[in-house]
Amino acid sequence: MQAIGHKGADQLETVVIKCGGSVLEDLNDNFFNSLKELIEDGFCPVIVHGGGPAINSMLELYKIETKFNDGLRVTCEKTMEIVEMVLSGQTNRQLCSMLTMHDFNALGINGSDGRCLQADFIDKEGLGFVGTITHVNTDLIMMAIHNGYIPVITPIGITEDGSKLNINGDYAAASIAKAIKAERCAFVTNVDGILINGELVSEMTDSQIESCITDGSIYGGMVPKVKSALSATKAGVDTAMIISGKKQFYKNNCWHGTAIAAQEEVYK
Ligand SMILES: Nc1ncnc2c1ncn2[C@@H]1O[C@H](COP(=O)(O)OP(=O)(O)O)[C@@H](O)[C@H]1O
Ligand SMILES: CC(=O)N[C@@H](CCC(=O)OP(=O)(O)O)C(=O)O
Repeated sequence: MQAIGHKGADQLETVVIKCGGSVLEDLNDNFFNSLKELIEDGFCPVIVHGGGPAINSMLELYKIETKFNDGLRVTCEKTMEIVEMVLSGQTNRQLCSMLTMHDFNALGINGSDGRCLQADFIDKEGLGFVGTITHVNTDLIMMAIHNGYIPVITPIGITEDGSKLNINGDYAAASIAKAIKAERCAFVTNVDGILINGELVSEMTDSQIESCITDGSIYGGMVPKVKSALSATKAGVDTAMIISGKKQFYKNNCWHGTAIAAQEEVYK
């Protein structure tokens, strides 16, 4: 595949696609066909992946307790080693292989490579080796895109003094989308979008999201997704979407799933 969607440095339209661990094993042709259509329409995808369930399985194998605090994995030094082993050594490799099998040019990047995802501890005492991204070095990502590769980024950050930190994949995707000024940030997961009372909602604004979090109709792993989606749109990313990795999420120039907007006005 040649220089995907390359229209010149000033006109690159990038789309960040976060693939959640909940759906990585179930990605099918619908996902890869959507990716193909996006590229045919001139978009350059940047993939960020999760892998929470695979980390849980490996921790179980090593008989290490899994603990979450506010949706973030409490990560001691040993857990961090396993997080990196699984995300970078296993999940990233599997996703790159799947992409290669479907004729995409995938380039795996551990977020700490080239100090791509610069990070700081959130709460060293309470959470351990868990980070928040302080700066995204976009050079490596843009270099890959300009050379016709799809960057496939593992959400591992690096501190100034070289410590590796575990970053929630949703937050990493939003930070990357903001830094590269992506057109869109799409969160691929195991549901069709945001469901309220079992019904798919096509659009949601920040105030609607806030009340759904408060009344419990948005909960668990969907919370960091909608918060990341909102922070991306508030920082200038055109649209954020929650979409399914099992269905064709992009077809004939249309996206399918839930679109999230920072303000009501966007849809007026
Ligand atoms: N309102 C909602 N609509 C759809 N899914 C929701 C909602 N609230 C919570 N969820 C849950 O969020 C899950 C997706 O989050 P998560 O399991 O963390 O996915 P991923 O691994 O893809 O990041 C869904 O499978 C569902 O159980
Ligand atoms: C700090 C933190 O919680 N990091 C996540 C990183 C993986 C992830 O985000 O995976 P999903 O997208 O599948 O949830 C974790 O350790 O599970």
